[in-house]
Amino acid sequence: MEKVRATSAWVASHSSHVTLDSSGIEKVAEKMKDSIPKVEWDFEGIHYFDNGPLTVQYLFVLDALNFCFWPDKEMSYDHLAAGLKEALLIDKSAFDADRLQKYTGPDLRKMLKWPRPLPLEDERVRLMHEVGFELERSFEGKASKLVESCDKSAAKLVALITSHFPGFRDHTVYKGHQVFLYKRAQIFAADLWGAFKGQGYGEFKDIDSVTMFADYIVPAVLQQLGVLKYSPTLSNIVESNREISSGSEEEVELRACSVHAVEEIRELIHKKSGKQVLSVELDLWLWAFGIQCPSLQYHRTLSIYY
Ligand SMILES: Nc1nc2c(c(CN[C@H]3C=C[C@H](O)[C@@H]3O)cn2[C@@H]2O[C@H](COP(=O)(O)O)[C@@H](O)[C@H]2O)c(=O)[nH]1
Repeated sequence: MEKVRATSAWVASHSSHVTLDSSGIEKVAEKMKDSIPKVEWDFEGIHYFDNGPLTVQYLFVLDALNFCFWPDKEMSYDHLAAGLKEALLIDKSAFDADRLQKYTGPDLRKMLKWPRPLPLEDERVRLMHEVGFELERSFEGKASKLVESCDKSAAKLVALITSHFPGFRDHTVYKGHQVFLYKRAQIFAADLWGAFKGQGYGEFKDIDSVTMFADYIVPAVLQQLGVLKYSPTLSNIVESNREISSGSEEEVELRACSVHAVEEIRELIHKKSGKQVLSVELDLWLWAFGIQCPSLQYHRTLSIYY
């Protein structure tokens, strides 16, 4: 995760379309320095949880598919989380490694009770197959084995996931430099930590190394809070819902500057109050705030990474 932090900082210091506003950062840090409003991990009550390895399998499948809901106006993350939960409640073997490799688009649609093709449906199916195949090949078919082999280190978990599962390799090249964001790999570690309340499969001695998860909601929240400023051209593109291509300068800056901004907020809170807050906690608060704000205008990129 050091690579995520360092390369995001590099983007922020070379960016052309997005800038960090120190007065916005100051305002947010000041507001949060005494206490960050606590957001319960499953505040919406939509996730599967049985305190055991099946929950780990569920979360891994969930985070393999946790991207790009916006092309369908009615679809959201909640449909995915709740739909996969429902599938497991009906059939505990629904996410066995061999089954994962056989799902088709219509199967997935049926599972999520979705009446039309899902956004990026072919990619979602391909990634389910990839997860099933590699879990079977290297981890006895079980995401819990993958987690157990990481010695309670979130950094090791992210490294292991990204080395085994190409679909989680959320990195790109920006102005000639490789930039790492690893949104879905990191959110899997955070979901384990949140679901298992830092115990058992959710115990990570280095949870403080996880950064925020660079999606399309949090950058928009940071902009609304005055932490991020967009160039007039970028503002115009976002406001008019025009698509931004994956890997473009604008897109990388939106994501990387968000990671860096959350790190700056966290450092400033520490300076002001001596408190060590986690980027994961800041992220969850910002994200929960964002999804409750229907007028939020976010950037539109077709991506399998977030
Ligand atoms: N930064 C950040 N991004 C997050 C999440 C989550 C869900 N985490 C939940 C898990 C347990 C807790 O209850 C968490 O709240 C989803 N996303 C991203 O949002 C976007 C979906 O938005 P919409 O189209 O409105 O549903 C999409 O890019 C998705 O990948 C998060 O926590 N942080």
